[in-house]
Amino acid sequence: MPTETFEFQVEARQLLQLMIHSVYSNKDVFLRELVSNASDALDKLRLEKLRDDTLDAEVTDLHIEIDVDKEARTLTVRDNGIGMSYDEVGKLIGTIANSGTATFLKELKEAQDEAGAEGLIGQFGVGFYSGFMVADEMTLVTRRAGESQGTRWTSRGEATYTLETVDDAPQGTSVTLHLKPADPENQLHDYTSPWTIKEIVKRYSDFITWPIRMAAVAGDGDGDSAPEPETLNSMKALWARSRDEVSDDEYHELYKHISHDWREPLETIRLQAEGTFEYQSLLFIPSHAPHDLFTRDFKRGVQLYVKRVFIMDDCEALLPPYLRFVKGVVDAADLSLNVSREILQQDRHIRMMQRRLTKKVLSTVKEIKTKDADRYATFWREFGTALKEGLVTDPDNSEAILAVASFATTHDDEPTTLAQYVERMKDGQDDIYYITGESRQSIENSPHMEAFRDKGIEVLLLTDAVDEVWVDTVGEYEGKKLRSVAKGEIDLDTEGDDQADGERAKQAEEYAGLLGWMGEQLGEDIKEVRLSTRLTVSPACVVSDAHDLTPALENMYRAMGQEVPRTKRILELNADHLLVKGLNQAYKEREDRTGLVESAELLHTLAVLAEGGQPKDPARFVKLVADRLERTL
Ligand SMILES: Nc1ncnc2c1ncn2[C@@H]1O[C@H](COP(=O)(O)OP(=O)(O)OP(=O)(O)O)[C@@H](O)[C@H]1O
Repeated sequence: MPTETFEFQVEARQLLQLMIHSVYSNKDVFLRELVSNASDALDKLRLEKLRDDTLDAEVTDLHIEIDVDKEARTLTVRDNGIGMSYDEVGKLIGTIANSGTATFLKELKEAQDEAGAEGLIGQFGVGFYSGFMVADEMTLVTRRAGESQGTRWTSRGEATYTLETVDDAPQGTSVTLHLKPADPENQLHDYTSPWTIKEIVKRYSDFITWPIRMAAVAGDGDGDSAPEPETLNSMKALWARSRDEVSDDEYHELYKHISHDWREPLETIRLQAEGTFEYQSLLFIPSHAPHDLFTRDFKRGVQLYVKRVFIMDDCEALLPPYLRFVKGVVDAADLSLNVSREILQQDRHIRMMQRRLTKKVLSTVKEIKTKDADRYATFWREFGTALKEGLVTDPDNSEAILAVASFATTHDDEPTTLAQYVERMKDGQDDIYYITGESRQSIENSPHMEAFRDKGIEVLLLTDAVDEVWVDTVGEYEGKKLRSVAKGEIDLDTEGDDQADGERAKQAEEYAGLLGWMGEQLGEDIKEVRLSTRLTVSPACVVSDAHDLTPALENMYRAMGQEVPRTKRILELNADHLLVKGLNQAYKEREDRTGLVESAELLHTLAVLAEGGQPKDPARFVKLVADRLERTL
């Protein structure tokens, strides 16, 4: 087959440009990326051979090899792993599969400074392409295990790459970088120096469980000694070593290898379970939420090994969905190497492991919370929303989740835990109050909050979609009911306050006619009109019945495609407001109530608008308001 030239996919081209005009100052990491790919390729081959004995592949000496050639200024990373077919090379190397890349590139363009850009690029391991930070040309020769023909891919990192078939390629993949001239000022080191390579491998890839070998090169300052290839890494599985043998840096490099995140993790969690079902695990809490954490195709789960043999990436069965941000490795002693995802989902031991790992993650978060307020704040900012899903889906752990959860509050600008809220509760206050909505600003100014603000009663400000749901599922905390300020009847007056009771009875009598009449007029939209005990400033507000769905929840169910009947709400009027007083008077005095019908309708729409809702018929609303304004001119 002749050499064919192809164009890179648009996103791939943009990413390459970024690599070439590197936004990432630490260029050494290109080697980590190539070694990481090589190691994955060896894992995949070992597994494929285990599952299919007939596969025509050589697996007796799986390893990674690094060669440098000072004269030609090339560096080659070679593995005898799974390799790629001709089609796979085009698909995997010519395009970027990650759906978030377009978003990433946009954000990167908008990032004002280098530090911002570096932080962003760290979110998206760019793997293979990082070679172009140090090379002006890359060649990849590969042969898929079991196939006879190989493929050569070359590119200068510009718009195109070429593909051709080759007859004599060895099994696996070799990537050759034609190095740019060294430029130490810009952290572009001399990557033809074996010393530099050794140092980089030791720093970033020591834990790789396959040997990484390098032939000694004459003239590298090492004299003629060591003609044998040297293994550069210790190959020890970090999760099997004791804590005091491993440095934090080593753990962090493992994290980067498995997560494709270039930043340090927030926390490393070790768990070694002995007994009938033995396993070792190293879990990591990242320091930043990935951009696609809330998308449907987010790949969750940790890596599963069985007795040091890599079995699968993204093993979902080991952690619940709400801990999908946790990365890591679980190495189980007593599972079959042929275990499938389906079997894992049903396995009793796996369920026990999931429970144990979940508890361990939650107790670690609790520890962070106790010991380090800043790190806890980062954790909660990045992953709090995901964790709260557990309050709905994992009742067994909801107490543990609530213990580490914090919420915005009217008390001050610092988030509060429920325990702190309860401690501050006023004498005679029995319930924990909250309000839900889209943003802190919109709910803080909601009419539902007026009486609470007046009486200095703290209200939790809940602005995540999941908040609408968990408050109902959880229901109460330490015997205190969780109550929405926008639901049901609210009575903030101290019990047995005779004066208040008497006044209310009087008002009820005075307004009975208006309330009944308005109820009839607005009957299509609301189920009741009543006097409010929660308003002090606004004339009216709409509230839901204690057990009704809130409008936000209704919308959420509809967005998920479920049919939900429209719930009628309750209109509350502020009997102390001049507008309401005037309306009552007009109701009592006028025989002809045509104009009053419009006023009632306007009052209802104002209440809907005040809580951030939409008028049912915006054009009609505008017309009614304009008519009234005209009359006041
Ligand atoms: N040495 C290799 N052997 C076999 N396949 C490889 C090798 N290097 C890369 N690939 C294939 O090319 C794909 C793309 O590699 P690339 O390094 O760009 O991204 P990645 O490793 O999937 O993820 P990341 O971009 O986060 O590093 C890999 O997923 C793998 O399928």
